Amino acid sequence: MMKNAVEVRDLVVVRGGRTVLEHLDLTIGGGVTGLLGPSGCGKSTLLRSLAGVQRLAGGSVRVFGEEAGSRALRDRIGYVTQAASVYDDLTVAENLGFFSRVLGVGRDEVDRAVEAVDLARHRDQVVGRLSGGQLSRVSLAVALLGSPDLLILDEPTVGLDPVLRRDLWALFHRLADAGAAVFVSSHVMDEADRCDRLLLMREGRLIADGAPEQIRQQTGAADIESAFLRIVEEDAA
Ligand SMILES: Nc1ncnc2c1ncn2[C@@H]1O[C@H](COP(=O)(O)OP(=O)(O)OP(=O)(O)O)[C@@H](O)[C@H]1O
Repeated sequence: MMKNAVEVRDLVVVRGGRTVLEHLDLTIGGGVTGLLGPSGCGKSTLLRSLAGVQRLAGGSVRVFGEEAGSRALRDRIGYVTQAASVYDDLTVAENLGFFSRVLGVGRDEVDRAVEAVDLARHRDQVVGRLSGGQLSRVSLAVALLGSPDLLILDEPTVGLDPVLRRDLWALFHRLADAGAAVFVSSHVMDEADRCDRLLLMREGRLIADGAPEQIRQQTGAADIESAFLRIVEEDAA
């Protein structure tokens, strides 16, 4: 059983003069952990903090015992942002070849990553001519190079068709079964049931934390969307 991959203590983040994350405490272990909440609630900001690319106004974020962003974590974390981070004028294979050299991982990792995101048929296609869903899978493939111990994925299933979404969630679980901690954000509540553990976020605070089934039972709601609304109502009362 994995010890905590991530430990967040009293995290405060201010962006554009506004407090976006308010005294957040959180630990993340193995399995697939989902971070769900409405647009603008602070999901990307929390993920950025874990990846070590966000300035903190207070508190601490440690990943595998090291301060987030430290060099020692570089090849242990795969981070995929919402913006594509690959080169438009290179093919899928060329992009992965480039990043594999940057990371110092073998060519076999490229083939494995391409297969994992189901892009083998497109490996020689220039990335600039791929569809949005294919493009986001190239970024995911880059993050998989070197088999990171923690994957931080910011809304990886946005714009994907239901079959691909299902396949990607199956991939996240395979990665988790192989020992990685997988942290995935989404604002689509119907993805909640695909997570082992669910964190519900609203306005910079975590309002629920547990297995999807547990959260439904606690609130007496039939689905996570209703559970979320009940928690928000109770919070306001
Ligand atoms: N570069 C920035 N400068 C100032 N404020 C920002 C910046 N980026 C985001 N914010 C603000 O921080 C808050 C949280 O944004 P964040 O991107 O973390 O939310 P989110 O839950 O990931 O939203 P979404 O689901 O739409 O991606 C929002 O109020 C947003 O306006």
